[in-house]
Amino acid sequence: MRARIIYNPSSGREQITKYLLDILRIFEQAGYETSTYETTAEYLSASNEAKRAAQAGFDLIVAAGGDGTVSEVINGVAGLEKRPTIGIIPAGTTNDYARSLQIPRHDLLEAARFLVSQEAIPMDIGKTGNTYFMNIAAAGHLSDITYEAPVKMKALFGYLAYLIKGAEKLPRVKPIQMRVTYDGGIYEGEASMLFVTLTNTVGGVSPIDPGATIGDGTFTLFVIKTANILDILQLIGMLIRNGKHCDDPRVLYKHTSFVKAESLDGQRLMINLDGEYGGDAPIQFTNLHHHLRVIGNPMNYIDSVDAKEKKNEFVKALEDLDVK
Ligand SMILES: Nc1ncnc2c1ncn2[C@@H]1O[C@H](COP(=O)(O)OP(=O)(O)OP(=O)(O)O)[C@@H](O)[C@H]1O
Repeated sequence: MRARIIYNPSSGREQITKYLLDILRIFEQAGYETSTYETTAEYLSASNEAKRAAQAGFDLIVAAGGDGTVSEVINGVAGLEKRPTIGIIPAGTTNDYARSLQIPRHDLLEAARFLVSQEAIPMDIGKTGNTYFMNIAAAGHLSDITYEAPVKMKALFGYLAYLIKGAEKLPRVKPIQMRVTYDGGIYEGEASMLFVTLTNTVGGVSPIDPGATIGDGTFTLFVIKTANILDILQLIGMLIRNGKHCDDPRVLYKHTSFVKAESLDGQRLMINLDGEYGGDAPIQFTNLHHHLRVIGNPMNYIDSVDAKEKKNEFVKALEDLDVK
C-alpha cells in the first residue's frame, strides 16, 4: 500500500511541518510506503498533485491542511475513473470536513493514528459543472456577505457573528425571485438564500439537519424564504438551540439528489462552494452517491466541548439582541 501525504505548510498555525517526520513514521509503521508533497501558493498545487498521485497508483492520499486543501485534493481526484482513498489530517483553522468525520482536530499525531486505524467509508460528494464540493454549497445574500467579511469569517459561525454584531447596521437584504428545482418539486418565489449540504456540520454548527442520513445519496436543501434580518436571526437561533428551523414555514426543507437554482428577476445569485466563490446561478448541483472513500466516521455526531461553548455564546448574543 502506498500513501501520499499532501500537506500545506501555511495552513492554520503552521504546525504541520514540525510533525511531519512523526506522521510519516505512523504511516510507515502501519504498513504504508509513504511519501510527502509540500503544496505551494501556486493555484491548484494540491489539486494537481492529488490528480498526479492518483494516476501514479497511490492507494491513499492524505490531505494535511485546512478545508481549502481538502477541497483541492478532492477536486483533483473526483473526476478520475480510479480514485484513491482520501484521508484528512486537519491542520487548518476551521476543519469542517474533518469535524463531520470525527477526525481528531487538536492533535495532528492523533489524527494520523486515527487514519491508520479506521476504515474508509463511502461518502457522497456534490458536483456542479466540473467542480466538486464535499460539505456545502450556499447561494444568495449570505454568500455576498462572505466576500465582504474578513477571511476568518468564512465559516458559518463567522457569518453568524457578523450578522449578529452587525444586525442593526446591515443593509436591508433584498429578496431574490428564485426558482429552485429539486427531486419531485419546484419552489418559485422570494428567497434570500439557499443551502445545499452533504455533511451535518458547517462552520462548527451541527447538526444542520437532524433528519439527515449522511451518505444516502441526497443533499439537504434549505431555501430561506425570508429576507428579513430578524426572521433570519430567529431561524439561526432555532438551528443552534433545537433544530426546529427545519419545520419552520419560512424555510423550504427537502432531501433531494439534485438541485437547480435560478434567479428570475435579474438579480445576481452568487454561489459559494465549501467557502470559496463558485460562480453565479443558474446552477445545478448533483449528488454523486458514494463517489469517494474517505477515512472517518460521520455518524453519531456529538458536539465537542468547544462547539457547545460556541453555541452557548451565540445563544447569549441572540438573547442580548432580544431574538426569541
Ligand atoms: N506553501 C504555501 N504557501 C502559501 N500558501 C499556500 C501554500 N500552499 C497552499 N497555500 C494556499 O493555502 C490555501 C488553503 O489553505 P487551507 O484551507 O489549507 O488552510 P487554512 O486557510 O489555514 O484553513 P481553513 O480553510 O480551515 O481556514 C490555498 O489558498 C492555497 O493556495
